[in-house]
Amino acid sequence: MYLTGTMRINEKGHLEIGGIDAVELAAEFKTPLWVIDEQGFRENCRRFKEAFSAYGDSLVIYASKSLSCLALVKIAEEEGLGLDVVSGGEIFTALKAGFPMDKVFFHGNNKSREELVMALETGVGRIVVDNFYELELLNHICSEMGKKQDIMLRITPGVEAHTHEYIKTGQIDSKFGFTLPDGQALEGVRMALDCKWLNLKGLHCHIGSQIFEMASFRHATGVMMDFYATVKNELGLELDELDMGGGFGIFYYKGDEPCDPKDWAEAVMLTVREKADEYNLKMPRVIVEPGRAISGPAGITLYTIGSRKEVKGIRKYVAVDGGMGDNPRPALYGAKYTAILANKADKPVREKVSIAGKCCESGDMLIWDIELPTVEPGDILAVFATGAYNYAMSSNYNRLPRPAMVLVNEGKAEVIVKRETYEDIIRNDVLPERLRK
Ligand SMILES: Cc1ncc(COP(=O)(O)O)c(C=O)c1O
Ligand SMILES: N[C@@H](CCCC[NH3+])C(=O)O
Repeated sequence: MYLTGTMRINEKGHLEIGGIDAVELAAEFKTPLWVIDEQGFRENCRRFKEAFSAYGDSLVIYASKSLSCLALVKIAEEEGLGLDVVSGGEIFTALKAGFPMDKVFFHGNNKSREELVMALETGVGRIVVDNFYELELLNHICSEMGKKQDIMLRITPGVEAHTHEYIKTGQIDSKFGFTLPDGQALEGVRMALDCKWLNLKGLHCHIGSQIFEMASFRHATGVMMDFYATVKNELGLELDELDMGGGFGIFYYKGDEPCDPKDWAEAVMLTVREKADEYNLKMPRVIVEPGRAISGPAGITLYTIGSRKEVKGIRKYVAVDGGMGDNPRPALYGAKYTAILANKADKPVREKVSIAGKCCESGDMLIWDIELPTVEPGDILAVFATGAYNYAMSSNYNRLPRPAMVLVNEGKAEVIVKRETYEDIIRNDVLPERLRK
């Protein structure tokens, strides 16, 4: 289950990815190391694109918050995807990667004036307006710049998805979007129509992340389409587009049972069609924004095993050379991961250990109680499904330099993000003159 894309166990009994032995990758590029399987990443893009286009007019946009860097944004473009961005930094990355800006959707619940100006100047295709304040601000900036902008409104549909509390977003009590059940959403649409510099193309919702139940997506799509009917009845407006967000779940750990992208496409697209028929609405163009499901399974992280400690009768701790700095998800969400020893991938399980990170924090535990072959210093641990929200949420906590990221394909490895150096760590530090004695 954990071997995806081009991953396999090779003749040496080592993990291989992109046609390269992971042990050799660790030796050449050092650890910790983020490794992205190019074919895996591309296949994931294609699976979503094909699944949705089979049902009609649709656009899959890659949620770059899950993993944004020039090379991967460029690959998403080559695969014909649009791009979801949430900050000036992500817009800048898209721009520098030469991404067609008309296929960029700009999200966020508190976009700054500077970011909105940047979006307008760079020709971002859609700005997904989150709230009344932003609607007025954007209309004002557009009037100042004399530029009309296509927008969508983010709607909070009041749909509870079954996922971690911190990554649910569709429930009424959420910081995101115009709430639907209390009438804010209709008011938002009415106001957007009065903004003469804004052109309302459609509505967006995103109910959360790491979701396995297609019923949640079906339900949310139904609620949104009911609202499209309300908008038509109340305001005489038929919207062109519907953006159902991201959130498609992936396998991290036993019990995670991801669906096929085709199931998601069916849940969303058939519901749109049924509701369009029921209300006699035109079929909107459907947009979806998978992030984790594209980047997540395509990535692994390699670590070198260092120290060990045994608490007799309780637990064996083995520590790696990274941790919450390169993967904050276990500490933040209690996220669980699967791992193997890349250099002993064919060896039988011998002991149960817990994998500790090297940060000065008791909570910096990457994996609790995992069964592995005998673990020795120098072994290479490969943690699976680390492509999404690892590099993206990494930090320099404890002044640890961030690892490098390599893209592997057909036996070749290329650095796509350089390893940080100690000089990088202090590059923005300023020592005031008076302290330089
Ligand atoms: C608006 C929006 N779209 C898309 C995504 C991508 O979600 P995921 O990575 O779960 O597919 C997110 C993050 O949850 C989001 O907030
Ligand atoms: N960062 C979260 C997902 C949040 C998605 C962004 N809206 C995670 O690692 O699971």
